[in-house]
Amino acid sequence: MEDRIISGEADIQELSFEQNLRPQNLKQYIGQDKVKENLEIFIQAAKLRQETLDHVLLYGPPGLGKTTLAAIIANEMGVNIRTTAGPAIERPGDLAAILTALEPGDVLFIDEIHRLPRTIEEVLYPAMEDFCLDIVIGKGPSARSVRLDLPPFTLVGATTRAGSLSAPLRDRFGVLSRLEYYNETQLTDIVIRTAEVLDTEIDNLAAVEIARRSRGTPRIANRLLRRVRDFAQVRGNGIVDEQLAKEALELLQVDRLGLDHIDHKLLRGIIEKFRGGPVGLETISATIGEEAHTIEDVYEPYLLQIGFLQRTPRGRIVTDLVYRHFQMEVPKTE
Ligand SMILES: Nc1ncnc2c1ncn2[C@@H]1O[C@H](COP(=O)(O)OP(=O)(O)OP(=O)(O)O)[C@@H](O)[C@H]1O
Ligand SMILES: [Mg+2]
Repeated sequence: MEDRIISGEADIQELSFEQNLRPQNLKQYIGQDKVKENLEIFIQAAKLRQETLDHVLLYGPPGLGKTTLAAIIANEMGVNIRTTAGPAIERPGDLAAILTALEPGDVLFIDEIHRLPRTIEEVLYPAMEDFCLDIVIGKGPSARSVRLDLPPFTLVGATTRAGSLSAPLRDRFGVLSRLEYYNETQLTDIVIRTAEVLDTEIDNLAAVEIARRSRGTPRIANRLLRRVRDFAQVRGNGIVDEQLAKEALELLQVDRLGLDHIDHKLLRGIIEKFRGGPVGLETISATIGEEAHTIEDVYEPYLLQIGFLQRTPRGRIVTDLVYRHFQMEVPKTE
């Protein structure tokens, strides 16, 4: 898969940059009002009762702020956060080591929790429910099971694929929060906030222009802003205004809805080769030379979200909006 400026996923260099941009508390966290309101109540209640917060599952597409929110939860609770990821925990012993090192009340953040091996999941159930761990010591006939008590903790899990989570694991979370794509106003606020952190002067219309092309995703908004800022420094006087933002975004080949050449290839491919569909995922994959699961996980979600694609039992269809976006004649339905 090639690098895309409008990909929701973070690349390696981006991670340290993002770290500085992360809002620290719920007040600074823009948007996701329902999720925030719920969390605010649960956090306050837990603090009043002097209990640990219920386990929280955060799910939604990449770059919408799950990791950020996990850190904020720990911050608001006034506890430490320990971070790990599903694929990093291979054996029950790995999980035991992490859990026994927690301080009472800590947040354990497991990113990509859908990638936790099943054998580990089973160790996690009693840990989540009763704060204890059953571990088997030894092998064969001399093996025995020992029960270890754990400090009470809050598990915060994050996943981009809630559907791949097993039902028993999902059921053990008290709070399920789905993050949504952000609207233009919220993204504009995020761009303005990031510009402040980066000490960059930006005018409101430029921020709107970047927000519009960010596919509802703060990570993309921040990334576009950074590229536009480079452009402003090299080609201009460092100030990001509307005209400059438009020119820079043109150069980056991100269109006014945040679509890039791969989106264009996908959509035009369906129109030109399959008369707009329906066409099966595998066929699209063979035609444009991208893996089916990449199309499904990375390219499609935003196109579905903005109503450019529809999934039907017979395959994918492009909608009239696509023809209009490309200024093509909308075909008549027979
Ligand atoms: N609500 C928000 N307000 C301000 N900035 C945000 C918000 N949500 C996310 N961001 C910014 O977007 C970037 C990406 O967010 P984050 O890493 O939390 O996403 P994620 O959902 O964990 O992504 P992934 O699925 O790839 O792990 C961060 O740098 C963060 O600063
Ligand atoms: Mg994350």
